[in-house]
Amino acid sequence: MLQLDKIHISFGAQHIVRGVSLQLEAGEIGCLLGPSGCGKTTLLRAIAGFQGLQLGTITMANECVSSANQLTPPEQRGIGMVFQDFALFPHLTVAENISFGMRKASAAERRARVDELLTRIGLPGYQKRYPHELSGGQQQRIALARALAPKPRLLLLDEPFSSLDAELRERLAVEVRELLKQEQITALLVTHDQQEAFAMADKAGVMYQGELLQWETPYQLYHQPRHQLVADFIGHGVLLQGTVNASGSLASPLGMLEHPSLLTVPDGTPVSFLVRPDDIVPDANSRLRGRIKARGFRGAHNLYSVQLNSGIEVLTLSPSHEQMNVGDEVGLRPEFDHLVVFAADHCELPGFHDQAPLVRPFTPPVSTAPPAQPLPTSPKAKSA
Ligand SMILES: Nc1ncnc2c1ncn2[C@@H]1O[C@H](COP(=O)(O)OP(=O)(O)OP(=O)(O)O)[C@@H](O)[C@H]1O
Repeated sequence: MLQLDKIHISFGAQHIVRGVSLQLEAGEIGCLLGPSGCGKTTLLRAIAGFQGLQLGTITMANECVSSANQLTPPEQRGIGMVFQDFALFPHLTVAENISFGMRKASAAERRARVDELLTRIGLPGYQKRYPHELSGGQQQRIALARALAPKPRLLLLDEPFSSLDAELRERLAVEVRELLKQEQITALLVTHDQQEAFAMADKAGVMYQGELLQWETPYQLYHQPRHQLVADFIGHGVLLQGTVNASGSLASPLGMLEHPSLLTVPDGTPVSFLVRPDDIVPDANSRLRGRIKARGFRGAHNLYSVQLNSGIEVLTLSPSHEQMNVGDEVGLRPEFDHLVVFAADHCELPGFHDQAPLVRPFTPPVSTAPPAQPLPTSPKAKSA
């Protein structure tokens, strides 16, 4: 339905979008994540037709709508849009707001569509209300209904929930996904909020300095990040450094990790690997020891930052009814499902997802272990 093929957008000498390719099948919902200024809105504006391309193509339903020498006007693209500040018309009723874009439809068709959408967004009977008589969440639902009323081919949403509080945002994200699926609308959402992206998206991607680093399912972004920056941006975790040795083991601050895929990596290769909080569990009997530096309450779990005796910090989760305190000494045991390993170019080494590594018991001393590797440049803007 929507295909971007190696698109480039520059403002003067500034390259804002660089070689972005992505695809959405009909009815799929995509989400673009990334730090402020990475080019998300510019990309959305290009898809809407408000912004031209220097290179590449944008295709909708097998028809090229943008290229270096073509720009189909926005009104001919059949696109609906919802923006954070996409205010409702204050002097129009809810029904008039929703049917605003249905000029070609008959009065009866408009009425039927308004009734249908109000029911779907859980606001039946609100036809005669005015925007000031609605809560922020209700207004945003109406803005969505207005964008959906003319049955667009594609819906673009730019931070549509960012002015709402976190709880409402999460609820709306789920509701909006259901609505889009019912309406079989293809949609692309830009957000800062990865929980929102996870709740809504079939496909998601992380942009960084104009590049789309990965475009896959939310599950893959979290569990199989293809780039260190994606690993850092999505979810919690730390990147630790290790060195592959001739016997196919990874000498690491957590001990020796063994995995068949390491046998294909040359002896002495420095790598980094991702350690999520659920990859490490507290274990009083473990020889891997550390001290709790910080504790964050996460409802069912506490998230602990633990400084190992080697000086390296890792994160671990523990049920919140088994509370440990800052300053406590703890034992930790690595418990990996799979490994995510990055080479020196920050890109993922394939082959580590199929099975868990064998962790050989940790043997001190670790004082010579390399420190946690600083990321190239941290794009952190986390909400998870
Ligand atoms: N018309 C323009 N002329 C020049 N520079 C622009 C223009 N529009 C955007 N930019 C620049 O392009 C970069 C990307 O902006 P964009 O709004 O796409 O980022 P974003 O990822 O959506 O950020 P945010 O999450 O903060 O909204 C920014 O550095 C911005 O200043």
